[in-house]
Amino acid sequence: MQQQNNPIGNGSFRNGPVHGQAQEGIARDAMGTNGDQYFSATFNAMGIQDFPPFRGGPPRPRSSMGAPHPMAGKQYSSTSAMDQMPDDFAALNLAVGPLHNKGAVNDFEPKSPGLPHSSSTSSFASYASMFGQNPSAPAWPFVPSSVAPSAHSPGSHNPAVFNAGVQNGPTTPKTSSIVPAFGPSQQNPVSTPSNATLGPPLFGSSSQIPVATSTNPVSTNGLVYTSAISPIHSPGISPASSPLTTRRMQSPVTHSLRQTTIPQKSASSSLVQESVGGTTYFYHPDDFKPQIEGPQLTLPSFCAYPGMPSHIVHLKMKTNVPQYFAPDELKMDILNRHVLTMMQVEPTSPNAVELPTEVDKYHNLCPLERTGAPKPSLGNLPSTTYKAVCTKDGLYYCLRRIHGFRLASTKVNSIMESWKKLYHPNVVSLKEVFTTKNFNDNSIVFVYDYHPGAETLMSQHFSSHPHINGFNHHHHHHHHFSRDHGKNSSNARNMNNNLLPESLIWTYIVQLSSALRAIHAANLAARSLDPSRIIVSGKARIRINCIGILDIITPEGSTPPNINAYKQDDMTAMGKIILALACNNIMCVQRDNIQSAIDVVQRNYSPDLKNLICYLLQNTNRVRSVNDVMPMIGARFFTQLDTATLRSDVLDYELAKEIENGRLFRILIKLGSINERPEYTTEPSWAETGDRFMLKLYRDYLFHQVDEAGLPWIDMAHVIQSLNKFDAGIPERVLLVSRDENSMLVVSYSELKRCFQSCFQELVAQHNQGTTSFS
Ligand SMILES: Nc1ncnc2c1ncn2[C@@H]1O[C@H](COP(=O)(O)OP(=O)(O)OP(=O)(O)O)[C@@H](O)[C@H]1O
Repeated sequence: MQQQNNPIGNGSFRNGPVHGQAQEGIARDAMGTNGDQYFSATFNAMGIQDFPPFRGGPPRPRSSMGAPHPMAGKQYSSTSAMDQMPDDFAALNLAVGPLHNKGAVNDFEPKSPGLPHSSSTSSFASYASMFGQNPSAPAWPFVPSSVAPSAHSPGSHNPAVFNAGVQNGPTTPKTSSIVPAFGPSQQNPVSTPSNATLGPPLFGSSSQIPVATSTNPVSTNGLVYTSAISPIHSPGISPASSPLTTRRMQSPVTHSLRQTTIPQKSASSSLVQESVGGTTYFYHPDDFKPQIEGPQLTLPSFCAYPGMPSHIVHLKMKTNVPQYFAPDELKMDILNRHVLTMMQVEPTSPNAVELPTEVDKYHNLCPLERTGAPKPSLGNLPSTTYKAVCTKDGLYYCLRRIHGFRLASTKVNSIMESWKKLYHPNVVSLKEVFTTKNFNDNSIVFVYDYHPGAETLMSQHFSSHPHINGFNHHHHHHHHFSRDHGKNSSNARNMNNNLLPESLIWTYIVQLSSALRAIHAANLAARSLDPSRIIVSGKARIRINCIGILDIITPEGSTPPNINAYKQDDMTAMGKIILALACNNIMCVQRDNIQSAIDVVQRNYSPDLKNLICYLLQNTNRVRSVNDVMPMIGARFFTQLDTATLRSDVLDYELAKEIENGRLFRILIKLGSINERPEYTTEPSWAETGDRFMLKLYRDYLFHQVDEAGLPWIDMAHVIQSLNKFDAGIPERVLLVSRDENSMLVVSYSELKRCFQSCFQELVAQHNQGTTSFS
């Protein structure tokens, strides 16, 4: 049996002392600080036994654990019944809101360098190195790595801690007097529960094996109570035997899966009949055939986190391009967005007093920009941007209010409808437009999607140095770049240094041209395109903002808007944005500076970039089109696609971890609902009796063990590994000891799981009864 092969591993898991086998790694890993925990925390190969095979394959010699587990054979399809357990436990069914944030698509660079047009010639750093010395363990699966404990329990250094004096440990109310009866009495004392000599089946009706202890065992109802101190002082797992140490030694499945019976053809029918754990399965021989002919394969009957996929570990990221998110950054970014979304105006502040409590169907208005007199903005009208919650759907939106505007005509309706229908990942969607007097004036409000944490391209790239109004000489509005303008900063500044990486500029080009392509195809024009009308979220995800405003506030009177001319303006505006980005200077787009700015591009970037800018800024009467930009982007489209795909791989991996975390979290919620429940159907001792008592001891086994000095033994790998076994309901047994050590019981995870499910279902059923009788 596996445990016997590795005394550090599971052999000591249930049985206590393992002397003199300390491994340096145990102590170091015990708290999960080096990340190795990450894997073993969610699964340790050593403890899993007796899994049913996934059809086919010859029976292997039985392990000493005895008969097949009653759940065996049911688990071909259902791996984690607890998690799938239907429950209308309200807290478990959290509604998932719409996903606002698609994230930046350019966080990762493809590994292969030097492709034509990719300009990826810079140095690469291993993605894995982001996580320190252990590439396979970027974070702790259960808690953010930032809060994972950084010190470990003193006891975990000690290989022989299992003989801890529990006398010093936590003392709890005596519970032995209410030890329940589990199953039929079956006296089968064993001294070492995990020992291979364990004998009779431990499942079904006889899953509790009394444990002989050093002093006068007294048996009642199949349990053995001792009055003296047990030699096994800590329930079950030894603090010296963190699951960490063994996780890489053994596949979780290979040696532990075996078939319980040989499938046989039934004499009476063409169906194949197979008996697994007392349940007979019938299936058509054809179903079975490929299994015979093919390689023998097995599936585990449990869910577990298998670790980081190799294509993620070995993913290389560009370090000189500020586009990637390390996973920790990703988490911070998400948390940051959540916080910003929840941000509110201090209710007692003067700002709050000024703000209307409700505008149309929006409330909780919170300004997104610095307060003060609004500056003239689009159409030379002052505007203010707010975040607000819609009372209809409870979602957050971005409200852009144009002050002092009276809507004269309703002719713009059709163009607004077109804007509302436009969905593009690089355009901030317009939701609705309404006029209001709630601000004590005539205001028109444009409602857009809210992208928390978004910054304008202007503030992202051009805010550090002064800029002047060079863009908008033929726009209706005059103050696009007005915040800092008027200072004659030198053109030469930043011309030859601090330039943006070309790949970042192309990233923007691809996104901008993609957005314009969609807008123009809808027979619309962005019109207000400039760096303060583009928002950046994440590292390099851009969206065109403020769409549709100019179409309303500068109606063309009776003449239809000249969309084609506006489209040409868009092309020019895009050329200027690219030029400004390439020079890293907003001033270069002034008419007098353009030629020298293009020289800068020529000196520092590829000819393609210069050609693209020249195409967009040309003064000829030739009609320019986004479709002409596409071939100029050329193979860079592939780079863009590759990065986006790689990023989605990384996010996929992050999600994979969270799925496993969520599964364990739901188990803990359910366990918490059962444990220590003070009263249940007027029975104060509900949580202390019957199946619940076992679950209480299991809770102690999970969380409340102490080391030999009586100090808390904290090993998250143990908790997570054990929870996974619990969720899988495997036949492996654990030794549970009451706090007063007067009762011990050996119980299989499968039995624990059965108790757990029935207890929780009982609670849910009662809950439902209550809600229906009250309603
Ligand atoms: N849809 C949106 N979602 C989230 N944040 C946004 C959105 N639109 C704008 N913002 C943010 O709100 C703030 C104010 O936006 P705004 O466009 O008014 O910028 P501004 O620089 O103040 O421009 P202006 O000079 O026209 O007022 C900026 O930080 C911007 O990033």
